[in-house]
Amino acid sequence: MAAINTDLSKIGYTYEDIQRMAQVILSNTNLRPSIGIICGTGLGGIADVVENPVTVSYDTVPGFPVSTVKGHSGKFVFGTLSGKPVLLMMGRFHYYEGYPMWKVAMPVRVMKAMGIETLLLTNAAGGLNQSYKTGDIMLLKDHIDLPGLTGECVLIGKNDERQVFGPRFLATNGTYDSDFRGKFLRVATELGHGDLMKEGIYIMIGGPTFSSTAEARVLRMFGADAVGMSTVPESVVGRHSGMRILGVSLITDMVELEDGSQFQVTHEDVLRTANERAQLMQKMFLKFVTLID
Ligand SMILES: O=P(O)(O)O[C@H]1O[C@H](CO)[C@@H](O)[C@H]1O
Ligand SMILES: Nc1nc2[nH]cnc2c(=O)[nH]1
Repeated sequence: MAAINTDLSKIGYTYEDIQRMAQVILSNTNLRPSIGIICGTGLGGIADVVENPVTVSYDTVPGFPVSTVKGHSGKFVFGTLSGKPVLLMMGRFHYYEGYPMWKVAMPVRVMKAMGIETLLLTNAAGGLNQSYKTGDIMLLKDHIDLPGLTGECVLIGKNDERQVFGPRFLATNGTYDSDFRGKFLRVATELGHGDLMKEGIYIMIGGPTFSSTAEARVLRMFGADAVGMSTVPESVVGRHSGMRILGVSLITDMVELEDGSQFQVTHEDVLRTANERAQLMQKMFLKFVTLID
């Protein structure tokens, strides 16, 4: 019988693992983007407007996890958006898929090793703030790392202070770049959709259960405006490695805070709203990337 590894400090990808995966991925293209975009559930439509795309399937990268969630296709796309080199991750990893937290956001370190300095994170989220509507777009001004607060922080494990990692103890206030938020709001207004835009706090739950009504009320009492099952580990790892970060939540459904509602959200509802907003998200990102220095 194989020995069980009980030494948590040794679990995780090493600096060398990260560099090796980055080299394998980069060997498919000469493009060296500094902008990385992680596409949330159903939000991969941005890839349809990438010029001269080169795709690299995750399963061609030894050691890379596989995507298991509908709406996450499991590949990198290199190309240009409005002439700017970008790298898209079409498919992220979620804790509820059974991946340990340190694996969930490992791709962000691989992105850093590939030269990514600006990380644009998108997600599908449920609206907790009752002034929001389905289809609104919330820019993250902060987050609540519920798994992190309860002992499942993405940075737990052996730390390596070399470039793709960062300091053992990390300040996470100010993770989301206020200049980026201002620019994104300007883009939305110029496109005539300023009315959809919100700035708020995203709370990560572990999932895969959507929150119960009583849990949703707690999340709202904590001060969260939207809830989802991703993004925070990626933001924390991105911050750890010194990236500039924008977080964008598409409000795919409104979360019930009152007892007795018959509405029960499904993943199909999430995918439907994401699909309805696909073209607008494309337009917003095409314009926004032109404003990144
Ligand atoms: O956060 P993303 O990956 O956009 O996906 C969101 O949508 C799924 C639920 O429908 C969950 O995975 C939730 O986190
Ligand atoms: N209600 C709800 N909707 C979502 N849409 C995407 N993620 C979530 C979530 O965690 N809860």
